[in-house]
Amino acid sequence: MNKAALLSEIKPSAFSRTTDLFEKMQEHEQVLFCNDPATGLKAIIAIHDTTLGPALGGTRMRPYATVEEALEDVLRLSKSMTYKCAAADVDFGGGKAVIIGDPAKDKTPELFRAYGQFIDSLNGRFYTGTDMGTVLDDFVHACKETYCIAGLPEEYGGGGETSIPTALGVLYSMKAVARTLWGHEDLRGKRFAIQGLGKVGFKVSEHLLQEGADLYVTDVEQTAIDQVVERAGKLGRTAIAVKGEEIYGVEADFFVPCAVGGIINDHTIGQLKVQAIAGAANNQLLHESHALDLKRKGILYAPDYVVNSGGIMQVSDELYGPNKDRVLAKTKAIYHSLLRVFSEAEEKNITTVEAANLICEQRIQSRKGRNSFFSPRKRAKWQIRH
Ligand SMILES: NC(=O)C1=CN([C@@H]2O[C@H](COP(=O)(O)OP(=O)(O)OC[C@H]3O[C@@H](n4cnc5c(N)ncnc54)[C@H](O)[C@@H]3O)[C@@H](O)[C@H]2O)C=CC1
Ligand SMILES: O=C(O)CCC(=O)C(=O)O
Repeated sequence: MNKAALLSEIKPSAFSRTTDLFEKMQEHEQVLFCNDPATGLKAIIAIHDTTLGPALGGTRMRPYATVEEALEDVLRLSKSMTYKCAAADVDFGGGKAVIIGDPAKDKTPELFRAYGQFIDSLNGRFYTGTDMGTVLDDFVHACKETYCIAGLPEEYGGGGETSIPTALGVLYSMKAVARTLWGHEDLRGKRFAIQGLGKVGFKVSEHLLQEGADLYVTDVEQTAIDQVVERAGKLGRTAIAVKGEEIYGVEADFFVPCAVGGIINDHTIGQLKVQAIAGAANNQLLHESHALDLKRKGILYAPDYVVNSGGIMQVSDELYGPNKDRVLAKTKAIYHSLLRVFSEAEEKNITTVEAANLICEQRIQSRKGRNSFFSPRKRAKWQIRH
Protein backbone atom coordinates (compact mmCIF):
# COMPACT_ATOMS: atom_id res chain seq x y z
CA MET A 1 0.00 0.00 0.00
CA ASN A 2 1.46 3.42 -0.93
CA LYS A 3 1.73 6.27 1.60
CA ALA A 4 -1.34 8.19 0.39
CA ALA A 5 -3.49 5.05 0.53
CA LEU A 6 -2.16 4.27 4.00
CA LEU A 7 -3.02 7.76 5.26
CA SER A 8 -6.52 7.53 3.81
CA GLU A 9 -6.97 4.36 5.89
CA ILE A 10 -6.55 6.35 9.13
CA LYS A 11 -10.04 7.28 10.20
CA PRO A 12 -10.36 10.81 11.65
CA SER A 13 -12.38 9.54 14.63
CA ALA A 14 -9.68 7.04 15.61
CA PHE A 15 -7.03 9.73 15.27
CA SER A 16 -8.86 12.23 17.47
CA ARG A 17 -9.35 9.56 20.16
CA THR A 18 -5.57 9.03 20.20
CA THR A 19 -4.98 12.77 20.51
CA ASP A 20 -7.43 12.97 23.43
CA LEU A 21 -5.55 10.22 25.21
CA PHE A 22 -2.26 12.08 24.93
CA GLU A 23 -3.93 15.25 26.16
CA LYS A 24 -5.24 13.39 29.18
CA MET A 25 -1.81 12.00 30.03
CA GLN A 26 0.18 15.10 29.21
CA GLU A 27 1.63 15.29 32.74
CA HIS A 28 2.53 11.60 32.68
CA GLU A 29 5.60 9.84 31.29
CA GLN A 30 3.94 6.59 30.28
CA VAL A 31 0.65 4.71 30.35
CA LEU A 32 0.52 0.98 29.67
CA PHE A 33 -2.75 -0.78 28.81
CA CYS A 34 -2.51 -4.47 29.69
CA ASN A 35 -4.93 -6.85 27.98
CA ASP A 36 -4.80 -10.63 28.42
CA PRO A 37 -7.98 -12.31 27.13
CA ALA A 38 -6.83 -15.72 28.37
CA THR A 39 -7.06 -14.66 32.03
CA GLY A 40 -9.49 -11.75 31.62
CA LEU A 41 -6.86 -9.27 32.78
CA LYS A 42 -7.60 -5.68 31.86
CA ALA A 43 -5.25 -3.31 33.65
CA ILE A 44 -3.78 0.15 33.22
CA ILE A 45 -0.37 1.09 34.64
CA ALA A 46 0.38 4.82 34.81
CA ILE A 47 3.87 6.21 35.40
CA HIS A 48 3.67 9.87 36.32
CA ASP A 49 7.20 11.04 37.10
CA THR A 50 10.46 9.17 37.67
CA THR A 51 12.67 12.11 38.65
CA LEU A 52 13.18 10.71 42.13
CA GLY A 53 13.51 7.08 41.01
CA PRO A 54 11.49 4.25 39.49
CA ALA A 55 7.75 4.65 39.82
CA LEU A 56 6.14 3.07 42.88
CA GLY A 57 2.48 2.67 43.70
CA GLY A 58 -0.10 0.10 44.66
CA THR A 59 -2.49 -1.74 42.37
CA ARG A 60 -6.21 -1.07 42.84
CA MET A 61 -8.87 -3.53 41.71
CA ARG A 62 -12.39 -2.18 41.16
CA PRO A 63 -15.32 -2.97 38.88
CA TYR A 64 -14.95 0.37 37.07
CA ALA A 65 -18.04 1.10 34.99
CA THR A 66 -15.97 2.36 32.04
CA VAL A 67 -12.37 2.35 30.85
CA GLU A 68 -12.45 6.17 31.02
CA GLU A 69 -13.29 5.99 34.72
CA ALA A 70 -10.41 3.57 35.33
CA LEU A 71 -8.03 5.76 33.33
CA GLU A 72 -9.09 8.90 35.22
CA ASP A 73 -8.50 7.13 38.53
CA VAL A 74 -5.07 5.76 37.64
CA LEU A 75 -3.86 9.11 36.24
CA ARG A 76 -4.93 10.98 39.38
CA LEU A 77 -3.59 8.31 41.73
CA SER A 78 -0.20 8.06 40.02
CA LYS A 79 0.29 11.82 40.12
CA SER A 80 -0.38 11.91 43.82
CA MET A 81 2.18 9.10 44.27
CA THR A 82 4.85 11.43 42.87
CA TYR A 83 4.01 13.92 45.60
CA LYS A 84 3.70 11.19 48.22
CA CYS A 85 7.16 9.81 47.43
CA ALA A 86 8.60 13.32 47.61
CA ALA A 87 6.79 14.00 50.91
CA ALA A 88 8.06 10.71 52.34
CA ASP A 89 11.55 11.54 51.04
CA VAL A 90 12.02 8.16 49.36
CA ASP A 91 13.97 7.55 46.15
CA PHE A 92 10.96 6.62 44.07
CA GLY A 93 8.73 8.34 41.59
CA GLY A 94 4.98 8.23 41.15
CA GLY A 95 3.06 5.39 39.56
CA LYS A 96 -0.09 3.42 40.12
CA ALA A 97 -2.09 0.68 38.46
CA VAL A 98 -5.73 -0.31 38.26
CA ILE A 99 -7.18 -3.70 37.38
CA ILE A 100 -10.69 -3.49 35.98
CA GLY A 101 -12.67 -6.21 37.73
CA ASP A 102 -14.57 -7.23 40.81
CA PRO A 103 -12.14 -8.24 43.58
CA ALA A 104 -14.78 -10.58 45.04
CA LYS A 105 -15.33 -12.51 41.79
CA ASP A 106 -12.64 -11.94 39.19
CA LYS A 107 -9.38 -12.76 40.96
CA THR A 108 -7.39 -15.83 39.89
CA PRO A 109 -3.73 -16.74 40.39
CA GLU A 110 -3.32 -16.77 36.59
CA LEU A 111 -4.69 -13.22 36.27
CA PHE A 112 -2.10 -11.95 38.75
CA ARG A 113 0.68 -13.91 37.02
CA ALA A 114 -0.30 -12.32 33.72
CA TYR A 115 -0.29 -8.95 35.45
CA GLY A 116 3.20 -9.74 36.80
CA GLN A 117 4.41 -10.34 33.24
CA PHE A 118 3.19 -6.90 32.15
CA ILE A 119 4.94 -5.29 35.14
CA ASP A 120 8.11 -7.13 34.23
CA SER A 121 7.95 -5.81 30.69
CA LEU A 122 8.60 -2.36 32.17
CA ASN A 123 12.04 -3.61 33.19
CA GLY A 124 12.25 -1.95 36.58
CA ARG A 125 10.41 1.29 35.82
CA PHE A 126 7.41 0.35 38.00
CA TYR A 127 7.18 -1.35 41.41
CA THR A 128 3.83 -2.24 42.94
CA GLY A 129 1.97 -3.75 45.87
CA THR A 130 -1.51 -3.60 47.43
CA ASP A 131 -4.21 -0.94 47.34
CA MET A 132 -8.02 -0.98 47.53
CA GLY A 133 -9.34 -4.35 46.39
CA THR A 134 -5.99 -6.18 46.42
CA VAL A 135 -4.24 -8.14 49.19
CA LEU A 136 -0.67 -9.33 49.74
CA ASP A 137 -1.42 -12.87 48.54
CA ASP A 138 -2.36 -11.57 45.08
CA PHE A 139 1.21 -10.38 44.70
CA VAL A 140 2.65 -13.75 45.68
CA HIS A 141 1.32 -14.89 42.29
CA ALA A 142 2.55 -11.77 40.49
CA CYS A 143 6.03 -12.07 41.97
CA LYS A 144 6.55 -15.40 40.20
CA GLU A 145 6.82 -13.33 37.03
CA THR A 146 8.65 -10.19 38.14
CA TYR A 147 11.06 -8.90 40.77
CA CYS A 148 9.23 -5.54 40.83
CA ILE A 149 6.87 -6.32 43.69
CA ALA A 150 7.31 -4.23 46.81
CA GLY A 151 4.87 -5.31 49.47
CA LEU A 152 5.13 -9.07 49.88
CA PRO A 153 4.04 -11.10 52.91
CA GLU A 154 6.70 -11.51 55.58
CA GLU A 155 6.95 -15.26 54.90
CA TYR A 156 8.02 -14.36 51.36
CA GLY A 157 10.72 -12.01 52.61
CA GLY A 158 8.62 -8.86 52.35
CA GLY A 159 7.62 -6.21 54.85
CA GLY A 160 4.09 -7.59 55.25
CA GLU A 161 0.81 -5.76 55.46
CA THR A 162 1.23 -2.11 54.37
CA SER A 163 -2.01 -1.06 56.00
CA ILE A 164 -0.25 -1.40 59.39
CA PRO A 165 2.22 1.50 58.86
CA THR A 166 -0.42 3.39 56.85
CA ALA A 167 -2.85 3.29 59.78
CA LEU A 168 -0.10 4.23 62.22
CA GLY A 169 0.80 7.20 60.03
CA VAL A 170 -2.84 8.31 60.11
CA LEU A 171 -2.73 8.18 63.92
CA TYR A 172 0.45 10.27 64.09
CA SER A 173 -1.12 12.74 61.67
CA MET A 174 -4.12 13.10 63.96
CA LYS A 175 -1.74 13.81 66.83
CA ALA A 176 -0.08 16.55 64.75
CA VAL A 177 -3.52 18.03 64.05
CA ALA A 178 -4.41 17.87 67.76
CA ARG A 179 -1.13 19.61 68.68
CA THR A 180 -1.88 22.35 66.14
CA LEU A 181 -5.53 22.86 67.12
CA TRP A 182 -5.51 22.21 70.86
CA GLY A 183 -1.84 22.42 71.90
CA HIS A 184 -1.58 18.75 72.98
CA GLU A 185 -1.67 15.30 71.36
CA ASP A 186 -4.27 13.65 73.55
CA LEU A 187 -7.09 12.13 71.49
CA ARG A 188 -9.04 10.86 74.52
CA GLY A 189 -12.71 11.80 74.32
CA LYS A 190 -12.36 13.21 70.78
CA ARG A 191 -14.98 12.12 68.24
CA PHE A 192 -14.02 10.67 64.86
CA ALA A 193 -16.28 10.02 61.87
CA ILE A 194 -14.65 7.22 59.86
CA GLN A 195 -15.67 6.38 56.29
CA GLY A 196 -14.38 2.96 55.18
CA LEU A 197 -13.40 0.17 57.56
CA GLY A 198 -11.23 -1.97 55.30
CA LYS A 199 -7.56 -2.83 55.73
CA VAL A 200 -6.55 0.68 56.84
CA GLY A 201 -9.82 2.06 58.25
CA PHE A 202 -10.30 -0.89 60.59
CA LYS A 203 -6.78 -0.49 62.01
CA VAL A 204 -7.27 3.27 62.38
CA SER A 205 -10.45 2.58 64.35
CA GLU A 206 -8.53 0.19 66.61
CA HIS A 207 -5.81 2.79 67.30
CA LEU A 208 -8.43 5.41 68.10
CA LEU A 209 -10.39 3.14 70.43
CA GLN A 210 -7.13 2.34 72.22
CA GLU A 211 -6.49 6.09 72.55
CA GLY A 212 -9.88 6.50 74.26
CA ALA A 213 -11.70 8.15 71.36
CA ASP A 214 -15.35 7.70 70.35
CA LEU A 215 -16.33 6.80 66.81
CA TYR A 216 -19.01 7.19 64.17
CA VAL A 217 -18.43 4.60 61.48
CA THR A 218 -19.70 3.69 58.04
CA ASP A 219 -18.86 1.23 55.28
CA VAL A 220 -20.73 -0.27 52.36
CA GLU A 221 -20.19 -3.69 53.99
CA GLN A 222 -22.34 -4.19 57.09
CA THR A 223 -19.95 -6.85 58.46
CA ALA A 224 -17.13 -4.30 58.51
CA ILE A 225 -19.28 -1.95 60.61
CA ASP A 226 -20.40 -4.73 62.97
CA GLN A 227 -16.77 -5.69 63.67
CA VAL A 228 -15.85 -2.18 64.82
CA VAL A 229 -19.02 -1.70 66.86
CA GLU A 230 -18.38 -5.00 68.60
CA ARG A 231 -14.72 -4.16 69.23
CA ALA A 232 -15.64 -0.77 70.72
CA GLY A 233 -18.11 -2.47 73.06
CA LYS A 234 -15.38 -4.83 74.27
CA LEU A 235 -13.07 -1.88 75.00
CA GLY A 236 -15.80 0.08 76.78
CA ARG A 237 -15.91 2.79 74.09
CA THR A 238 -18.61 3.87 71.66
CA ALA A 239 -18.75 3.27 67.92
CA ILE A 240 -22.03 4.40 66.41
CA ALA A 241 -22.99 3.00 63.00
CA VAL A 242 -23.98 5.66 60.47
CA LYS A 243 -25.67 5.08 57.12
CA GLY A 244 -23.77 5.96 53.91
CA GLU A 245 -23.75 9.69 53.16
CA GLU A 246 -24.90 10.63 56.68
CA ILE A 247 -21.27 10.36 57.74
CA TYR A 248 -20.59 13.79 56.19
CA GLY A 249 -23.07 15.54 58.51
CA VAL A 250 -21.94 13.95 61.76
CA GLU A 251 -20.89 16.42 64.45
CA ALA A 252 -17.39 15.33 65.41
CA ASP A 253 -13.81 16.57 65.84
CA PHE A 254 -12.35 14.68 62.86
CA PHE A 255 -13.64 13.38 59.57
CA VAL A 256 -11.52 10.36 58.60
CA PRO A 257 -11.88 9.27 54.93
CA CYS A 258 -10.52 5.73 54.50
CA ALA A 259 -12.36 4.55 51.39
CA VAL A 260 -12.67 6.16 47.96
CA GLY A 261 -11.38 9.49 46.64
CA GLY A 262 -13.20 12.65 45.52
CA ILE A 263 -15.44 12.69 48.60
CA ILE A 264 -14.54 16.25 49.62
CA ASN A 265 -16.49 18.22 47.05
CA ASP A 266 -19.12 20.94 46.56
CA HIS A 267 -21.82 18.54 47.68
CA THR A 268 -20.16 17.41 50.94
CA ILE A 269 -18.21 20.43 52.23
CA GLY A 270 -21.38 22.25 53.24
CA GLN A 271 -22.45 19.27 55.35
CA LEU A 272 -19.21 18.86 57.31
CA LYS A 273 -19.38 19.69 61.05
CA VAL A 274 -15.81 18.81 62.02
CA GLN A 275 -12.69 20.74 62.97
CA ALA A 276 -10.23 18.65 60.99
CA ILE A 277 -9.87 16.04 58.26
CA ALA A 278 -7.16 13.37 58.41
CA GLY A 279 -7.58 10.00 56.72
CA ALA A 280 -5.97 7.36 54.55
CA ALA A 281 -7.99 7.67 51.33
CA ASN A 282 -6.07 8.82 48.28
CA ASN A 283 -7.21 11.93 46.40
CA GLN A 284 -9.80 12.97 48.96
CA LEU A 285 -10.38 16.38 47.38
CA LEU A 286 -12.33 16.28 44.13
CA HIS A 287 -10.35 19.37 43.07
CA GLU A 288 -7.42 21.05 44.79
CA SER A 289 -9.53 24.23 45.04
CA HIS A 290 -11.64 22.44 47.66
CA ALA A 291 -8.71 22.92 50.06
CA LEU A 292 -9.49 26.66 49.99
CA ASP A 293 -13.17 26.00 50.76
CA LEU A 294 -12.10 23.95 53.79
CA LYS A 295 -9.70 26.68 54.94
CA ARG A 296 -12.48 29.28 54.65
CA LYS A 297 -14.76 27.03 56.66
CA GLY A 298 -12.12 26.77 59.40
CA ILE A 299 -11.48 23.06 58.88
CA LEU A 300 -7.82 22.03 59.19
CA TYR A 301 -7.09 19.70 56.28
CA ALA A 302 -4.17 17.28 56.64
CA PRO A 303 -3.08 16.58 53.02
CA ASP A 304 -3.87 12.95 52.18
CA TYR A 305 -0.56 12.05 50.56
CA VAL A 306 1.36 13.11 53.66
CA VAL A 307 -1.05 11.41 56.08
CA ASN A 308 -1.16 8.08 54.24
CA SER A 309 2.54 7.78 53.36
CA GLY A 310 3.25 5.05 55.96
CA GLY A 311 2.57 2.32 53.38
CA ILE A 312 4.96 3.78 50.84
CA MET A 313 7.60 4.12 53.55
CA GLN A 314 7.35 0.41 54.25
CA VAL A 315 7.32 -0.80 50.65
CA SER A 316 10.22 1.42 49.62
CA ASP A 317 12.15 0.34 52.70
CA GLU A 318 11.50 -3.34 51.90
CA LEU A 319 14.00 -3.23 49.05
CA TYR A 320 16.78 -2.79 51.62
CA GLY A 321 15.53 -5.89 53.45
CA PRO A 322 12.53 -5.62 55.79
CA ASN A 323 13.14 -3.90 59.12
CA LYS A 324 10.17 -2.95 61.28
CA ASP A 325 12.06 -0.51 63.53
CA ARG A 326 13.27 1.50 60.54
CA VAL A 327 9.73 1.67 59.14
CA LEU A 328 8.30 2.65 62.52
CA ALA A 329 10.79 5.51 62.88
CA LYS A 330 10.01 6.77 59.36
CA THR A 331 6.25 6.51 59.95
CA LYS A 332 6.37 8.44 63.22
CA ALA A 333 8.20 11.23 61.38
CA ILE A 334 4.96 11.97 59.47
CA TYR A 335 4.00 13.88 62.63
CA HIS A 336 6.86 16.36 62.04
CA SER A 337 6.30 16.56 58.28
CA LEU A 338 2.70 17.61 58.90
CA LEU A 339 3.64 20.19 61.54
CA ARG A 340 5.95 21.72 58.92
CA VAL A 341 3.14 21.76 56.34
CA PHE A 342 0.75 23.41 58.80
CA SER A 343 3.27 26.06 59.87
CA GLU A 344 4.26 26.92 56.27
CA ALA A 345 0.58 27.20 55.32
CA GLU A 346 0.00 29.54 58.26
CA GLU A 347 3.13 31.60 57.57
CA LYS A 348 2.38 32.06 53.85
CA ASN A 349 -1.40 32.25 54.29
CA ILE A 350 -1.94 29.47 51.78
CA THR A 351 -3.85 26.20 52.00
CA THR A 352 -2.23 23.14 53.56
CA VAL A 353 -2.35 21.46 50.15
CA GLU A 354 -0.48 24.34 48.52
CA ALA A 355 2.09 24.23 51.32
CA ALA A 356 2.61 20.46 50.96
CA ASN A 357 2.81 20.73 47.17
CA LEU A 358 5.46 23.46 47.44
CA ILE A 359 7.64 21.37 49.75
CA CYS A 360 7.37 18.36 47.41
CA GLU A 361 7.92 20.35 44.22
CA GLN A 362 11.08 21.89 45.71
CA ARG A 363 12.34 18.39 46.58
CA ILE A 364 11.65 17.09 43.07
CA GLN A 365 13.16 20.19 41.45
CA SER A 366 16.36 19.78 43.44
CA ARG A 367 16.81 16.27 41.96
CA LYS A 368 16.07 17.28 38.36
CA GLY A 369 19.19 17.09 36.25
CA ARG A 370 20.87 14.82 38.77
CA ASN A 371 18.54 11.88 38.12
CA SER A 372 18.11 11.50 34.42
CA PHE A 373 15.22 9.48 33.02
CA PHE A 374 15.27 6.30 35.06
CA SER A 375 17.10 3.31 33.69
CA PRO A 376 17.76 0.22 35.83
CA ARG A 377 21.25 -0.07 34.41
CA LYS A 378 22.13 3.42 35.63
CA ARG A 379 20.45 2.90 39.00
CA ALA A 380 21.82 -0.47 40.05
CA LYS A 381 20.89 0.19 43.67
CA TRP A 382 17.33 -0.82 42.87
CA GLN A 383 18.50 -4.37 42.25
CA ILE A 384 19.44 -4.67 45.94
CA ARG A 385 17.04 -7.49 46.75
CA HIS A 386 17.67 -9.51 43.63
N1 LIG B 1 -3.52 -0.11 52.03
C1 LIG B 1 -2.64 0.85 52.19
O1 LIG B 1 -1.58 0.66 52.79
C2 LIG B 1 -2.93 2.23 51.66
C3 LIG B 1 -4.20 2.61 51.31
N2 LIG B 1 -4.43 3.90 50.92
C4 LIG B 1 -5.77 4.33 50.55
O2 LIG B 1 -6.64 4.17 51.66
C5 LIG B 1 -7.95 3.83 51.19
C6 LIG B 1 -8.38 2.50 51.81
O3 LIG B 1 -7.47 1.50 51.43
P1 LIG B 1 -7.59 0.01 52.01
O4 LIG B 1 -8.04 0.05 53.41
O5 LIG B 1 -6.31 -0.63 51.66
O6 LIG B 1 -8.74 -0.57 51.07
P2 LIG B 1 -9.77 -1.76 51.38
O7 LIG B 1 -10.28 -2.20 50.07
O8 LIG B 1 -9.16 -2.76 52.29
O9 LIG B 1 -10.92 -1.00 52.22
C7 LIG B 1 -11.77 -0.05 51.70
C8 LIG B 1 -13.06 -0.10 52.50
O10 LIG B 1 -13.89 0.97 52.11
C9 LIG B 1 -15.21 0.48 51.92
N3 LIG B 1 -15.88 1.38 51.01
C10 LIG B 1 -15.78 1.46 49.66
N4 LIG B 1 -16.55 2.45 49.20
C11 LIG B 1 -17.14 3.03 50.26
C12 LIG B 1 -18.03 4.12 50.44
N5 LIG B 1 -18.48 4.81 49.40
N6 LIG B 1 -18.44 4.43 51.69
C13 LIG B 1 -17.98 3.73 52.76
N7 LIG B 1 -17.13 2.68 52.66
C14 LIG B 1 -16.72 2.35 51.42
C15 LIG B 1 -15.03 -0.94 51.45
O11 LIG B 1 -16.19 -1.73 51.67
C16 LIG B 1 -13.85 -1.39 52.28
O12 LIG B 1 -14.24 -1.93 53.53
C17 LIG B 1 -7.85 3.82 49.66
O13 LIG B 1 -8.20 5.08 49.16
C18 LIG B 1 -6.39 3.54 49.42
O14 LIG B 1 -5.97 4.00 48.15
C19 LIG B 1 -3.43 4.84 50.88
C20 LIG B 1 -2.16 4.50 51.24
C21 LIG B 1 -1.78 3.15 51.58
O1 LIG C 1 0.86 0.11 49.50
C1 LIG C 1 1.57 0.08 48.47
O2 LIG C 1 1.92 -0.96 47.92
C2 LIG C 1 2.06 1.33 47.85
C3 LIG C 1 1.47 2.51 48.48
C4 LIG C 1 0.42 3.13 47.68
O3 LIG C 1 0.05 2.74 46.61
C5 LIG C 1 -0.20 4.30 48.25
O4 LIG C 1 0.37 4.86 49.20
O5 LIG C 1 -1.27 4.70 47.77
